[in-house]
Amino acid sequence: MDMEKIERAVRDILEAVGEDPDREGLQETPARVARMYGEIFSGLGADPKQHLKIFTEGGKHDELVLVKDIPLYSVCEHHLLPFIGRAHIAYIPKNGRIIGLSKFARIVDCFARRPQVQERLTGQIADFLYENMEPLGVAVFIEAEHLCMTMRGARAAGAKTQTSALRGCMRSDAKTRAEVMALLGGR
Ligand SMILES: Nc1nc2c(ncn2[C@@H]2O[C@H](COP(=O)(O)OP(=O)(O)OP(=O)(O)O)[C@@H](O)[C@H]2O)c(=O)[nH]1
Ligand SMILES: [Zn+2]
Repeated sequence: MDMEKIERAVRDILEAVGEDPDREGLQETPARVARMYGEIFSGLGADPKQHLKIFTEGGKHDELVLVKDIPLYSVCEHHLLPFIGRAHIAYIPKNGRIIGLSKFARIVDCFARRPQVQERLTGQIADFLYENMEPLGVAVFIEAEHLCMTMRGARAAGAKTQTSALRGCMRSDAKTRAEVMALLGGR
């Protein structure tokens, strides 16, 4: 990431909104914002495959695994404001192929730390897991509040957006899908 370019751009924005970028409180702001972008967009340079350590110790477990309430912080690509919420990931392993539970949070983070829209983020996580873990099925649910919709614009405070992406048997088998929905408490 080009930190100096971000710093110059932030300085320009401060000037453009009528601020004095040289006043005491703002002197370090461009460099801080550059470091912040380095962090919140770190997913752009990251390969989620690094988190795909597959175990085959799942044995005969061909039943549902559900990881609920994974914290999610992303940035909407339209306004560069945060959207914040939770991701829930359910999958049914094939041939005992499982991954460590923490890896789901790492994979979510990897795709979330980029300029995103919620629908694409949801689909990217589902596609990645479906293609690389080769499970019988995977379902990804995200519920999030978009600050671009609450602190500005429509100012629809409290509005939450829910998205889902279903692959494999999660899409084709209504009974499995119903089981997941029940575990998620109708979310
Ligand atoms: N579908 C979708 N829309 C999003 C997401 N994040 C932000 N948006 C929307 O992106 C849209 C951009 O609309 P525009 O009309 O181009 O921009 P705008 O004039 O700032 O729109 P308002 O937010 O309505 O003031 C807005 O409706 C946002 O609510 C997302 O993850 N998914
Ligand atoms: Zn937005």
